[in-house]
Amino acid sequence: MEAPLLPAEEAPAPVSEDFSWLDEPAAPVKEPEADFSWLEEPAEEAGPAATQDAEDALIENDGGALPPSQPVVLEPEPEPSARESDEFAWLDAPLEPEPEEAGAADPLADAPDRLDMGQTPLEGVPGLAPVPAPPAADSEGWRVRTAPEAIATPAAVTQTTWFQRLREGLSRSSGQLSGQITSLFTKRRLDEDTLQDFEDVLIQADLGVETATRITSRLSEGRFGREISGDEVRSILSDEVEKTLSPVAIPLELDLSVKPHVILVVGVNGTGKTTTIGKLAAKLHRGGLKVTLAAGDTFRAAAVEQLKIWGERTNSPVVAKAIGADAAGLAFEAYDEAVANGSDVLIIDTAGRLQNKAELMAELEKIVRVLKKRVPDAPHTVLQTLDATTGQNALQQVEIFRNVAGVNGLVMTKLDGTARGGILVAIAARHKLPVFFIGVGEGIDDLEPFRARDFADAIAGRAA
Ligand SMILES: Nc1nc2c(ncn2[C@@H]2O[C@H](COP(=O)(O)OP(=O)(O)OP(=O)(O)O)[C@@H](O)[C@H]2O)c(=O)[nH]1
Repeated sequence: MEAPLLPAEEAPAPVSEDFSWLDEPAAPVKEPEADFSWLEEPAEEAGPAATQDAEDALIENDGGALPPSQPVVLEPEPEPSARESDEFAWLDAPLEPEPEEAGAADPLADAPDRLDMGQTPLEGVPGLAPVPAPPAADSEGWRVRTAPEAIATPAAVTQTTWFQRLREGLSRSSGQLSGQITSLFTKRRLDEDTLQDFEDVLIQADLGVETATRITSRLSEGRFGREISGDEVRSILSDEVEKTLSPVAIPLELDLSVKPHVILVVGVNGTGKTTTIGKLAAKLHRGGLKVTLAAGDTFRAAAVEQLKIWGERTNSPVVAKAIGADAAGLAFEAYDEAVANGSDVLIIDTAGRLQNKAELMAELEKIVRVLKKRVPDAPHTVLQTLDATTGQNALQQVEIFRNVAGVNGLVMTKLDGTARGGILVAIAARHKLPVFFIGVGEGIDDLEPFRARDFADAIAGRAA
């Protein structure tokens, strides 16, 4: 049952020195009904001011969970005094230097070298062999960073199946756009009005002003006053979209010279972090890698439970603690656990609540700081999930999280069944961050590598 609560600052904050309750199983938390309707409102193209407005709106609305006009109903939060008392404050102290015992073993030395490319277990898995750099994404969307001499021939790609799946997923985006192209260009000579209408259609399709302008000026080149077919328009649209997307269609690269490769997954809640982690763990597990998962969204019991289920499904150990536990402390312990169990990859889930941006920033920063105590360049990958159905708001979400958490790769989820897939083009044009994967469904196999050509064709409604 949803219980209206006082805003956090008005809630009584019992002072207690006994933190043993942290180890008690928490009462299940009921989430408020998500209402994303406010996200459908068109956002302005972001300049710094627009970004600030959007940021404020996102913070106010917890990234979309609550519409602004409704009374605030917050889920029960851990006692502020307990969270702030910070069982893991000791993590901020400089680490004691490790005693250098004669012959002391490097904890990483015992980790199985699963990526000896001479006899790699990846070899038997279709599409998982590494490809020369800088390549298009592997068929699975990730690869091991490796020396050029170890490069093997990429396995055959199941192009048709993949393209059909993408086309299906993006059919609402492309169907709308394609229909508008047909009605705009049928039996009509290309003139200023048509070009303007076409530019509006592209902007409405979330492609972004920059890309829309480029496409219309390319279309007008040498075609003014002529009749132009819908197919010709779709072909130009696809080519221009591909030009924008190609530089960001990069596979996730795992440098396993130091194991585990640490992937921190961030993003507004509901954007698909936990589901993407599960799908990614399945992908890596299929490729012969050992993965450990860390349930760093310590706000929500449901998120922890969800991750545990993904852990079972993908044979990945899950490091979890009681609700309200310190997320950075959990990440620290998960890292040690991943080293101890010989994992190749550690994937850390995080909370995505923007209601209290300062707290979220502090939490993410602390996770990063704590991981660096173990390995200076960890987290090696900071992956942000974006929900395609949020349209223009996704642009501002990237702005926020790349500043807070140093995002260096994106996954766009829920591209199945949205008419707003074009937002990925605007994000690529603006942020130029690698897009490793796209989510095209809730199933374990619904995480696809991002391929610029296929995506561009699918968006433009062009035949393969
Ligand atoms: N259709 C579709 N649904 C998805 C996709 N990815 C995730 N979802 C669904 O989106 C919902 C939210 O996903 P989560 O993985 O819980 O999102 P989260 O970011 O971890 O959310 P919190 O745990 O609240 O922080 C779930 O119902 C998922 O099944 C996708 O690619 N397509």
